[in-house]
Formats: sequence, C-alpha cells, structure tokens
Amino acid sequence: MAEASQKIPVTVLTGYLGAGKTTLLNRILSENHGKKYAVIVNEFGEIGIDNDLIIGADEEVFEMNNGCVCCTVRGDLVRIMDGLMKRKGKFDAIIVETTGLADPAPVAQTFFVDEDVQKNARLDAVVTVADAKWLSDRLKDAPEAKNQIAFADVIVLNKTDLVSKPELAEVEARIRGINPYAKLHRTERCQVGLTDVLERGAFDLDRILEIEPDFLEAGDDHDHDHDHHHHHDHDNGHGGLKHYHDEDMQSLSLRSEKPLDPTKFMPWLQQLVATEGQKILRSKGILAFTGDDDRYVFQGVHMMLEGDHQRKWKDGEKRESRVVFIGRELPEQAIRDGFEQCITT
Ligand SMILES: Nc1nc2c(ncn2[C@@H]2O[C@H](COP(=O)(O)OP(=O)(O)OP(=O)(O)O)[C@@H](O)[C@H]2O)c(=O)[nH]1
Repeated sequence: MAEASQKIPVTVLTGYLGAGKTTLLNRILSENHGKKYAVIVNEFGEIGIDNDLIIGADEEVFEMNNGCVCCTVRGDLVRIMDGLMKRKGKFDAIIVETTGLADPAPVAQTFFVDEDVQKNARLDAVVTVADAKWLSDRLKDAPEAKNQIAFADVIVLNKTDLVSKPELAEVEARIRGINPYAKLHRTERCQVGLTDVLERGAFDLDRILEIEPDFLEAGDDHDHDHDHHHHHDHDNGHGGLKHYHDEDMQSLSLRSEKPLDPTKFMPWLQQLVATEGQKILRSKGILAFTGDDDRYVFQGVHMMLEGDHQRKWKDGEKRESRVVFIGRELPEQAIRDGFEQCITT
C-alpha cells in the first residue's frame, strides 16, 4: 500500500443546487497553480452542461451524467478512479464535483471501502459550498443540504453579496449548529485562496464515525424506507449509511438543433422563473441564438437569472441549445410548449 503522502489527494466538492460549486471549481482551475488536476463531474439531468462550462485546457474532465454519484453512478466513480490510478504520476490531485443533490457520505465512503481506490488515493477534504441566500430555506426542506453541511471539512459560505449582515450571521449560526468543526470562509463568487480548499489534509475520519458509525461498513443490504416527505433513506450498497434523497426532485432537459429567437426566449425564461421560481430550484443552459456567432450561457437559481455571451462557437461545434430545469412539481408540458415557441422555424 502506498504511504499516505504518496497517495493522490482527492477533494470532494459538494453543496446544494446553484450554491457555487462550478464557480469554485473554475476559480481553482484558472489560478496559476502549476498543477495538473483531474476533474470528475457529476450532474443531475441527462444533458451535461457543467462539464462544458469548466475552464482549463490542461485539465481532464470526466463526466458522470444521468444519475447521482452517491447511488446509481457510484460504480462509474470507482471505474474512473481505477482508470486514473493506472495513470498515477500524471495528476497531482483529483477534484470530484458532485450534483447539488448528492449526499457526500457515500461519495466519501468510496475512498475508504473500495480497496483499489483506497490503496492509491486519500480523501483530502470535503468542501461544501453554501448559498447564503437560500441555505436556511433548504435546511428546512432538503435533508441533502443538511448532510452536505454536516459532512464538510471546509465550508465556503458564498453569495454574501445577496444577504444583509444580520441574515449572514443567522445562516452562519445555523451552519455552526450543524457543524461547529469545519473551517468556514465567507465569500462572494467563491473567492478563496487555493490553499484554503486544496491540500488541507482535513478529512477527519473519527468525527465522521461519530456522525455515521457505519461509515466503514460496505454492506450490500437494501431497503427503502419512505417517510411522509417522500424522502427515502436507503443503504443500497452504502453499508449501513443512512442516505437521503428527495424523490420529488425532477430534472427536465430540452434541446434544439434549430436556433432560438432571443427576443422570445429571454422574456419567456424571465416570466417562467418569476412565476414558477419556487418550484424551479435551478435552471441552466447553453444557447444558440439566431444570427449569433457566440454561445450564450444562462444560469438561474430560483427566480434569479444571469446570462451572458460566453465565447464564439468553434468551427465544427454543433450549434445546439441545451437547457435543464431542476425542481419539484415542474410544469413540464408548459415548459416544453414555451420552449418550442422560442425555436426559430
Ligand atoms: N450573486 C452571486 N451569484 C453567484 C455567486 N457565486 C455564484 N453565483 C452565481 O450562482 C449561479 C450558480 O453558480 P454555480 O457555480 O453554477 O453553482 P453550482 O453549485 O455549480 O450549481 P449546480 O450546477 O446546480 O450544482 C451562477 O449564476 C453563478 O454566477 C455569488 O457570490 N454571488
């Protein structure tokens, strides 16, 4: 077995939908760090968007779409890790960005219970990005959000620009109530130093065993236990770990190979999130507009939208628009019909 110091450090980047994980990842990758990172990205929704928004020509990005890393695609994580281990020496570190709906416990567990993985890699830290504006609400209705905070070694309390000082103090107190141990950084646009989040050597197995006594059990029992919130906890190959998922959460993916009319799309999107923003927790898309040589990228968190031209479409790149909506009780047909109306005929 490799000495701890020779094992490749792995940082697991977690945090609820829209908190700022990709923003943090891009910040890390665009720093002048002189290191080579392998990045593993997992998205909720069958169309990969984040992997297309990650900056950095030097990095290798591995996608795991259409499933949550903590359950259905966990085998993919092990396979990708095994592949990376065979190319040891080519990477200085590995960063895993989970979906906003992932429970970090089973992801972290992979680095302890999978023999091949744990021979060559060590979990350096679980870094959780928290959304100062929305976290308090999500702690009420999303058990995943609470687990992400509980499991964190480092917390990046982001979007401080969107809240007042008393609101920030309140959300920080809530975080501290769940996890008094993690190092906490308050940020705008995830501005933290690289050394604040990478190479921390911060993952504390003893603390995790206090929260999750079965953390190191790799059982294969399987039971589903529904409660009245329709969250289920199961231990689907995660040993005895309690594992929560919000079964009401859906993702709706839309594509068009024909360009979109910007004078129709933008007003439609604004209207949609203004009226349905409680149900639509997250929206994002890469758009091809009529007569526009640039890709347009939009990002939405509830009713807040941001969008901009990102870069020119490359030669030979398929000019396809891809949009994903994630939420509960999504008005699917109305969204599909509205999107269709924005396609240039
Ligand atoms: N106002 C404000 N917006 C921010 C901040 N940080 C990130 N954002 C915006 O929040 C949106 C979501 O950011 P992402 O980095 O994509 O979030 P994510 O956690 O990767 O989201 P998922 O893909 O849903 O998992 C984007 O529009 C960002 O530009 C911040 O500090 N302040």
